[in-house]
Amino acid sequence: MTTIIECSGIELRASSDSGNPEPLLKINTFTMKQSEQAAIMGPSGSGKSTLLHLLAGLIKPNNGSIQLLGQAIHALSEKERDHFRGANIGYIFQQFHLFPHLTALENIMMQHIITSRLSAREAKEKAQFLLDKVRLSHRVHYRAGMLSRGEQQRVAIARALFHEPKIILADEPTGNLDSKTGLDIMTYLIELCREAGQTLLVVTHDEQIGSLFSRVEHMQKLNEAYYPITEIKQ
Ligand SMILES: Nc1ncnc2c1ncn2[C@@H]1O[C@H](COP(=O)(O)OP(=O)(O)OP(=O)(O)O)[C@@H](O)[C@H]1O
Repeated sequence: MTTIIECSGIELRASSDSGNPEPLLKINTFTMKQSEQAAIMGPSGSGKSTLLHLLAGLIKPNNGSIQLLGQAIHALSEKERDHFRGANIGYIFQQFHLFPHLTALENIMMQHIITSRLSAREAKEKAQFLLDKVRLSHRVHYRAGMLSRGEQQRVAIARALFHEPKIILADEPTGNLDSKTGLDIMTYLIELCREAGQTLLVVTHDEQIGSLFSRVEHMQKLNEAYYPITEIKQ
């Protein structure tokens, strides 16, 4: 199976006025194969979101290599990383980040305006197809702000899948939802990614969500720079 994510010797330091920047993240190796699905769990502040930001190319490591789909993204400029992300990564946030005054359909079509590879008609058909996939065909023309939080997250998932990215990164996608809705949403996401052969990496605090994944990485083990506050106090 093709390797999709390959990180080695990653180091990220906080910028500091003291001239002695503290290490935030030190990850020896982290890899994921095509179609693989994994959850990242760990205490608050252990670097889970920071790892996703590195993988999405939102920030660059101080040292180390991040290869996504065979491309060394740590060596790209910010503009090149933006382009790479737009073409290959779907990012799902805890806070959904939808436009509340636009309909579910329009929120997904916004992706079309950014990538503009399809005609408006094709984009509309695809957005409708995706809303059907996340079982929201009855809410296509509802404004996002009028939808329940679970429905809003399903729109956000459909939006993230629109450009058929090879990699889906999700940062606490169920963190704003009650546990039943959260489990339902994660089950959709897992199924959709499996069908499409996408690599899925999900940050979660929730043990039940974690139990849906056969691979669970614990940030305390992954991140050598992380020292639990309790140990420091002792
Ligand atoms: N640019 C930055 N400069 C300095 N410190 C940072 C920066 N980005 C993140 N941090 C720090 O790195 C640590 C890890 O943050 P991160 O948000 O990745 O943790 P997390 O595991 O996702 O936590 P949570 O579960 O609470 O969201 C935190 O202590 C945070 O304050």
